[in-house]
Amino acid sequence: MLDRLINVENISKVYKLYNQPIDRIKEVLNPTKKKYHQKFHAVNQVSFSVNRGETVGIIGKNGSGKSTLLKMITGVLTPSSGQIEVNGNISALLELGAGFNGDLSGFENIYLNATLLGYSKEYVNDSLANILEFADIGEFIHQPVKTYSSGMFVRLAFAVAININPEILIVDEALSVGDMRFQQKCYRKIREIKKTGTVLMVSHDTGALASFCDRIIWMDGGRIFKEGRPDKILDEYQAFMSYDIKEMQSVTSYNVKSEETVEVNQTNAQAFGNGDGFFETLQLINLDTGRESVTVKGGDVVGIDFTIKIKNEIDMPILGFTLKDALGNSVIVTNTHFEKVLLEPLKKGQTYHYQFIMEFPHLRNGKYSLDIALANGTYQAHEQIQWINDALIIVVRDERPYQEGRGYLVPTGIELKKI
Ligand SMILES: Nc1ncnc2c1ncn2[C@@H]1O[C@H](COP(=O)(O)OP(=O)(O)OP(=O)(O)O)[C@@H](O)[C@H]1O
Repeated sequence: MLDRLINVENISKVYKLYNQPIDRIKEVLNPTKKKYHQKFHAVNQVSFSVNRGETVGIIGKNGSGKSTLLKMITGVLTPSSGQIEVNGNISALLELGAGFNGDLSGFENIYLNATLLGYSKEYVNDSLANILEFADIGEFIHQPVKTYSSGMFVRLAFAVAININPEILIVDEALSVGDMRFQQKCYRKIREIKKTGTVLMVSHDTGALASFCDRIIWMDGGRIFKEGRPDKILDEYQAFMSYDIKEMQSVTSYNVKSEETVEVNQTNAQAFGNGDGFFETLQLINLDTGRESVTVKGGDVVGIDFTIKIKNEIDMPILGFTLKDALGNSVIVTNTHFEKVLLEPLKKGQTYHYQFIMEFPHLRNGKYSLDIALANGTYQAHEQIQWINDALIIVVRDERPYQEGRGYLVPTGIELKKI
């Protein structure tokens, strides 16, 4: 049976917005009860649930309602309507500094903070050694926290939030402040919490979300805009954040020839772009054998072979691709700008045939997906002509007996050849 730790049903948070402060007073004093405000839904009718063992990431542009949602779940804000059910000890790291008193020492703040989260003094006593060890700020623990650097502050806040063994951990973007070693330490601890409880995290770091989360909720305008598997949602989100594209088109216009269709599903690619050109064919060719194949191993010399049909002249073309692992983390990102290949303008009505040629890196066995893209402009300012997400699924099958880490990379150059 599913063990539901968080259940949110139809919650909204409505604020009254006044054009000027005096309107608030006018409204209170007005005998006819005239309204001087407009209502603003910071969160609008949101429902979702999170089960034990699940980690859910929340994304969305600034002001989309992420923090308001988390604050209602942790009880810092009361919803204007709707129901929230939380089953388990909760610990939250919302705004840095929330729950801390600058004049008290770090030591005193540990107790203050934990009490605000609803934990007893005895409970904190049991976790104290772990908290101090985790924060690792030495003698500063006895100084008032207003004297702390922001890094020390994060260390202490995290140490408390994570080490009181919560079943539900809620983290709002705070991890990005700490140094790399401390971040890694936090991620290890979050992984532990995830095993027995649940983690809900807001982050703009799509890489961290891809490797941590089982599900992503994308908020927009206070509502859930999309929800689903990280690889799918994060791709779409990145397209949206970079190019303001909300809906992807399904790609039917390009044709993937694959001998090994049993193993990999080559449908369901999604694309966006302005339509001035599109990819017609795409295949991976093993240049050692000369044959098309979607199964590769490190060291194979391969060509990412594609044709593009141009509908309107593209005067400053950039061609590129991204190879992603199963979690959506980018493994190789490159394009003709990075590789310093200057492409000729692509003429209207023509079809072009190119190959990116490279020695395939040594990656951990598994499935990888390839995005391919054509843009027009400079690297800093360009328009996407067509970007296809997951255009080709590639299977890495290396013969190495050990498969630790993501792989060992042999840096190899990539060449673009016009055919
Ligand atoms: N106390 C308040 N009164 C009025 N409006 C508010 C209040 N608090 C938040 N809002 C508004 O609610 C909306 C959602 O804010 P929220 O902080 O939840 O967004 P967010 O997605 O967390 O943004 P960010 O990524 O910038 O942290 C914003 O438009 C914000 O201006």
